[in-house]
Amino acid sequence: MQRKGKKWLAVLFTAAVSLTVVFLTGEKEIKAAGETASFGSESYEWVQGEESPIGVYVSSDNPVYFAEMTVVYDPEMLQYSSGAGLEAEGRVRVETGGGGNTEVSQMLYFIPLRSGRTEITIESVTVQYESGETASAAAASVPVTVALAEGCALNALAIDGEPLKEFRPDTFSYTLDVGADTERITVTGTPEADTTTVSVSDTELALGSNTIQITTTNEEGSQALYTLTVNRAEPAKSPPEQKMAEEEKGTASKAEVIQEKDIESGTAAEKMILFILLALFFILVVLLLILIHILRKKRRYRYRAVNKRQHHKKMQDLQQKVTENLQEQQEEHIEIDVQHVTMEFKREKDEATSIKELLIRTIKKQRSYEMFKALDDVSFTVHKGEVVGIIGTNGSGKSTLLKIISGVLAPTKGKAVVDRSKIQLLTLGTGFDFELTGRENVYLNGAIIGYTKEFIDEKYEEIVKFAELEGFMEEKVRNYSSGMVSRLGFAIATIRDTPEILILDEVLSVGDMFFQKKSTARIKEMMNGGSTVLIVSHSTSVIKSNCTKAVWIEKGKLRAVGEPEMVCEAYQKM
Ligand SMILES: Nc1ncnc2c1ncn2[C@@H]1O[C@H](COP(=O)(O)OP(=O)(O)OP(=O)(O)O)[C@@H](O)[C@H]1O
Repeated sequence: MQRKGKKWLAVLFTAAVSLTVVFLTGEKEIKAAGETASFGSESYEWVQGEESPIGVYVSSDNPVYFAEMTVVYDPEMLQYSSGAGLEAEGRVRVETGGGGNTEVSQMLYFIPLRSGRTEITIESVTVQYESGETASAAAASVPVTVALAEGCALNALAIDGEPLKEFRPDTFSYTLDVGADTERITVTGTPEADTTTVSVSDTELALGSNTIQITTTNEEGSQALYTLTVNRAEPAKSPPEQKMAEEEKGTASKAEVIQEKDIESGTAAEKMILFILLALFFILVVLLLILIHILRKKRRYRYRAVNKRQHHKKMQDLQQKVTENLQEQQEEHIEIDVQHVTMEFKREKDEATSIKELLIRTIKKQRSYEMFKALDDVSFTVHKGEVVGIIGTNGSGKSTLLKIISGVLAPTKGKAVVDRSKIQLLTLGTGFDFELTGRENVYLNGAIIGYTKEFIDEKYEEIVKFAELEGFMEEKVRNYSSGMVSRLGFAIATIRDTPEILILDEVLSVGDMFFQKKSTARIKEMMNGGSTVLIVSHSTSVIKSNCTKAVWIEKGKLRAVGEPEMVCEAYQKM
């Protein structure tokens, strides 16, 4: 007994020590004193089928460097549309840079599937400060009311022909109490429009609570669900009834006694006949009860099977409509369409090894050329909002492809269909004059990208701060390190508001580790703003962690298009 007590003490002591160690060595987290998760409004009123926005916010007491949120919703009620990454059905993952602000926000879009009430919850929030410390905020929820789509409402609901008085078209659940002897009820609904179909799922009542669902479907396939709960009372015997039953029982036993006496006085044959008759009667009653039970069960099964078939067909139709809609939307939202693009360059056959040899060949007219295909019949499409990574070995044609998409080069064959006014191309290391100062290069490089002088004046301090070049702007760029030039180039190129199409040629590996984190966060911010993004990178980890699709080009030919993990694995195997 004493030994057992000691064992328990040892277990408790070990647990306390482990907890203390975990507490002391665990990740340093600031308590959520000043962090608050919230929404743009205290409640939302949406209409079924209409894409609707909702703003999620995190406020902090400290400047935020990066924020992550998990937003949870009911997929039966809402369909997630866009704004951030879908982690799983019903869960959206928001990852956004804070840019040193104390408030971080993100717009999300949903399509309400059916009318009624639901709620959207910010389940978890993690905020990272510039110092690397993290903090979290408490969960927050907001109520969302979805109004009926046009043509889905019921004007009236009647039970056994009697209109339900308190019925309102925009209230979706009712409760009705009926007596124990009400075995069936007939529910009828009057739809808003002639084209609306109304289905009543069940009318046979069991004792206790029964749920009857009435579904309305408009011409477009939008649905509203009205739920009727019918409470059928349990049969209860009143005291006088019970007395009567007891009296009846008493009379019956008396009769039995008399009958017994009669039977005793009768002959053995009579006794036997009476016994057989009673047994037959008993068997007949049992058989009758079994038959009634089987018939009722069969009818119930048939009824359920019909209902199930109807429901299944409706769901199939709905699914087909959703798939068709999705296909239509995808076709509509093609942002970049690369169609059979071929790019040929003229190249010298045998390159001269010295200037002297080149001169002699030129004079003797011995220089000969051949045509070389940098891109050979490349086709793929990019949809609005996709983040597409382009990989391939050196000289495979990636930069040539970007130049054709952004309009810098015209292809020899085929075409790239895209609205070029939407494109922002970020290529580092171009557009700098190394004999000019940092300040002069901000204006020169900005002008090449297409910024006005007023815009650069307004953003100048922000560019210098982001590039971390305070105190170096009056120096000539000749004296800058390559990291300083790259930081300045990145800061100039990304200071503009998020463009609709963003093309990044090897810009995600600029500067030191800290600056790389900062620049990746800024690019993610631009991606989350809904831009369509093309990234050229030699790093498969950059492609895998940032892209929704990957395109692999090798020696000018398209080798694979698809899911980044799969395409990068094939590329790495090669
Ligand atoms: N203007 C040009 N004239 C002749 N050949 C060219 C020209 N531009 C590109 N090339 C050639 O086309 C091929 C593809 O070049 P490109 O720069 O598109 O490849 P890349 O995949 O971007 O390479 P890297 O990863 O090294 O940047 C290369 O062999 C290159 O030498």
